[in-house]
Amino acid sequence: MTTDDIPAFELAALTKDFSGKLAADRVSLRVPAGSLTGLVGPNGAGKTTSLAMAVGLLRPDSGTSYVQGVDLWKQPDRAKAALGVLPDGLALPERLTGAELLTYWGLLRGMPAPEVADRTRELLAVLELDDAERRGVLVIEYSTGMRKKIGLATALLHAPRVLVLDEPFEAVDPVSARVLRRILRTFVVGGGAVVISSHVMSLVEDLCDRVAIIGAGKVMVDGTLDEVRGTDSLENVFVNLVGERDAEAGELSWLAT
Ligand SMILES: Nc1ncnc2c1ncn2[C@@H]1O[C@H](COP(=O)(O)OP(=O)(O)OP(=O)(O)O)[C@@H](O)[C@H]1O
Repeated sequence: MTTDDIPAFELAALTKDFSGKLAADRVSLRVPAGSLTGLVGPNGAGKTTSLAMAVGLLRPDSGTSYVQGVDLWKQPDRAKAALGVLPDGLALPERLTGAELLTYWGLLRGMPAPEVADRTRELLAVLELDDAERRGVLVIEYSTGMRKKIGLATALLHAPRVLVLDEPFEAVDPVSARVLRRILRTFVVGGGAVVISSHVMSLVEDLCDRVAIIGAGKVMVDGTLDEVRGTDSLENVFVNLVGERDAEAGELSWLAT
């Protein structure tokens, strides 16, 4: 295999059984450099479980992931140096301002202090958290969307080559979402690889060039957006694959009274 054949990020047969519930069943996915992959699936399909295993937050029963060819579970320090992660329900040290949090994060990562200071300033400005910073707002006082943004800033701070973002647009206002889309596109144009999970099909169609549909712990289809959706909409392909639940006659009839 030449280095050109090695994807920037690869999920390789990741499997997790939660007491008899197979949350991820040999989930495999190759994410090329310079691409943005959307991971979509219904609630409980196994997206968060798969991504958590892929980035080193949850130990798989079997399988592994590779960041630029480095086995994340065998060489976690090397693999994670090139990886930026926005996990689901990120727990942040909260009694710090955004700048203090990023400084702490960057120094923990071993980055030089002046570089941390420059990037912190830039990230807070681009993500429009600088006003809160000037007012001394602590992360514990941040709104849900602001927490998402500071989480994203921690993921970007060390200039990773692979970004894995679980529901990055959730609770983010439209102006910030536009900024975020621009940041991700710039990152991809520079050769970065991104995986996002999302429930918003229109967003995935607008932003991503590749898509994987996951259902009941399995990757059901993946490929370029055009390969996956053909001439149909992504939403139709998604619903056809994962199965539409018909509303039963009389369901929640009390709501209509
Ligand atoms: N820690 C856990 N213990 C037991 N079961 C779990 C645990 N985490 C997830 N599960 C189960 O594994 C399955 C996959 O969950 P997961 O959170 O990965 O789905 P998801 O696709 O991210 O869902 P959503 O779109 O609702 O966020 C679900 O049935 C869930 O109940």
